[in-house]
Amino acid sequence: MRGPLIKDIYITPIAIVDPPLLNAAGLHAPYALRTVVELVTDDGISGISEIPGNSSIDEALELSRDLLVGRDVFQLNEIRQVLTNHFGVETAAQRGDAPWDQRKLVHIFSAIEVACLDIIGKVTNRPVVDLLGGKMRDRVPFAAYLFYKYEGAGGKFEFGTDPEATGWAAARQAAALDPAGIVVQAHAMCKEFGFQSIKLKGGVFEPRVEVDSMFALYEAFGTDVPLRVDPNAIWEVETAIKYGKEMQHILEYLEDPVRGQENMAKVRKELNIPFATNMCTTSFEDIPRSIQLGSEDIILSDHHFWGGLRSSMTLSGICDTFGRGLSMHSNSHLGISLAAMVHLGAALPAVPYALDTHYPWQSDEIIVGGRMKFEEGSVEVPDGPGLGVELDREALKALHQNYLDCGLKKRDDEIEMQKKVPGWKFKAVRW
Ligand SMILES: O=C([O-])[C@@H](O)[C@@H](O)[C@H](O)[C@@H](O)C(=O)[O-]
Ligand SMILES: [Mg+2]
Repeated sequence: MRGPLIKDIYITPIAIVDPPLLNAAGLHAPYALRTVVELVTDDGISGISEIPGNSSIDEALELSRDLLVGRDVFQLNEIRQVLTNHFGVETAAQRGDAPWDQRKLVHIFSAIEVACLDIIGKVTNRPVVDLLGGKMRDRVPFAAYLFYKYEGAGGKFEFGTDPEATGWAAARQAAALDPAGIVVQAHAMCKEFGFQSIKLKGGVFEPRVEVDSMFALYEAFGTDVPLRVDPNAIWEVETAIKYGKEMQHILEYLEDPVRGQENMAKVRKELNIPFATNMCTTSFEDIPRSIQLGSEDIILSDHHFWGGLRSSMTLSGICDTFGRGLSMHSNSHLGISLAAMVHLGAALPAVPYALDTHYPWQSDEIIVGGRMKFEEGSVEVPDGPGLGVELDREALKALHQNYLDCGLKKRDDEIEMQKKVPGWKFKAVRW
């Protein structure tokens, strides 16, 4: 007995409009890169996925084409084995120092697995969530993800704004460089999407400013809206203890205040608040040490970085065994990734924390029917077979043209920041 065989693989890099958002690594470029992967089977079924864009990952994906064509889409274990044999095992250290993951293989696994699951869902007439063990909830909650930012909406609005914009579209292009600006952004985003939790991307300004922003949010939203801040591991241990103590009564959790599992464990012992990470425990190899040290309470998984949806379910089981919570990390993304996140979020045994998403910051889309909808901060699990979303080929063509025109090949927030602040340098630990 055999399933459909992979006949073709289409790898399409795209560039999507992205506003000038600030973070510990620098500044977002006017376009964020994504890669759309489409597998087509011998009987003409198509499966899609989306991963962060990077030309060297795209090249590696191209190299995996010969290994994958002719394979049965159901044989995901074999596919993983073949890719590992070819590319070699990646170490946790290859992730790098940036807030996002630099490894290739995890992205390739994720791209191929999600597209295969999309096909398997179509063949069996089941949504992906059912392939992950079934739906535990109909709607998956997300958090408002706030950023300090320069004025501008990204893309062609790099150097100016759209004077016609109102509501969230206006807030999305406004500067937010202080606590008051962050509160305005939070109100606009929560009003538009109905989010009921708030995360601030920190690590941009000296800690005092960011802590003041958290207190300004607390004053504006009160105790009903859980708050989180993520300095992306840029604080010293002493800084994190000092400001962590000051903020702990207003935070739902503190995300990656310091760099490395040892430092996270040190700070965590001093505070009375859950710690979350997408920077210190970032792969299965890191788990034993995380448990020994007690470096965090919540792992922010990301199916693009943990090797796919089924690996993320494995991670969920490990977290459960060792008393860790699991939630989700994100980067600038479109609806194929969002759909995959929602299927995974719906399959997790519990979702105690609203998931991260950058989706409100994006205005482009590559799925038929346009942008996905949030209701009261949640996204309904698509109920069609597979991922339940279809590729809009016209949009794909246009966004690929953006990629060719913009000249970017990988994310480099340091270079973007240097265009605004000459000589600016990324520092793994700054304050
Ligand atoms: O988009 C950003 O600038 C974020 O800083 C992102 O790259 C991080 O990976 C992420 O969202 C995080 O939680 O660390
Ligand atoms: Mg983070």
